[in-house]
Amino acid sequence: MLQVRSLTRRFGDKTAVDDVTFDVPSGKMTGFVGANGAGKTTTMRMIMGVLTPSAGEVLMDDVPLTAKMRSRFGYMPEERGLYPKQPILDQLVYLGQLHGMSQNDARSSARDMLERFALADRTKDKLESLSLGNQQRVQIIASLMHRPTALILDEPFSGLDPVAVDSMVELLRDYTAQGVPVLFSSHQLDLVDRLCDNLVVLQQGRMIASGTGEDLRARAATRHRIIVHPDAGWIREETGVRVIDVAGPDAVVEFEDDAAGQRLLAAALSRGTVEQFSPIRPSLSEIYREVTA
Ligand SMILES: Nc1ncnc2c1ncn2[C@@H]1O[C@H](COP(=O)(O)OP(=O)(O)OP(=O)(O)O)[C@@H](O)[C@H]1O
Repeated sequence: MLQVRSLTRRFGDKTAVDDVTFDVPSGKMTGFVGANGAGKTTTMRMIMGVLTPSAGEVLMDDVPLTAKMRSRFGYMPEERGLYPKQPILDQLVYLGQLHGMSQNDARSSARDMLERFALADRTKDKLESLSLGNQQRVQIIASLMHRPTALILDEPFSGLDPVAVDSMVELLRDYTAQGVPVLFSSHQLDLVDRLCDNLVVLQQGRMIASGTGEDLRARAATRHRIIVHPDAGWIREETGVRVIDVAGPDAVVEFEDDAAGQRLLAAALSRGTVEQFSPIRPSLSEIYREVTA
């Protein structure tokens, strides 16, 4: 397990990351979300030792990270740092060797992953001759090919088409199945919701929520949908009920407490036919808006 402990980073007067603590459990995917400028990239740079923290530390299974441990991590930085004028396979082999692989291992791993990302016929091409999305695929391969012990990925899905997103998802699932801790940032909340066991939400440098999607859902106000015939307009007058929307027989509401919900149900049954009375599972985007409001 990767453990981020009280990480803080100041730039002059500005505190970009403020006393942030969370875990990235082994074998699980952790999604790192927050608005532009919330501090995700700065946190990831400190995890990777690219930036020195003003305070705090990062550990792996209770051992403070060393440069050697970090060299076995897979890191996809925000600034994609490959060589535009070098042939793709050559630079992947070179990068694999920098991570301690033999030339043969690096070549076979790079070929294998180029195949997975449908780039097997481009091995001799210069990186700059690829589309931006395909360059992103090569960047992914560069971060993953040395069979890393942890993955720290800054916006790995940005710029990928749906097929490449699927290949990336499959790869990340392979890594987590092998027990690797995976942390990735993304603004694509539906994707984060679908993939992640765990979520960390930053706002203006501070961690404002963490836990599983279900933990966050439990914190969010539960809405109910009620469909009552012939019409649901009377619900507006009920006490303890906040009406989000009413259209004909269909209403979306929040209750002050459970008793208000029971009262509304009884009233609905006495007034007509109740077709539906059920909690609504909020999307991660809705929860995100609520916790960051
Ligand atoms: N080298 C730096 N010098 C000064 N300020 C910095 C530096 N790096 C980051 N910051 C500031 O720290 C804050 C956090 O930035 P960071 O890039 O970590 O956010 P982010 O959550 O990754 O945003 P995005 O989603 O836009 O990538 C921002 O206000 C940014 O301007």
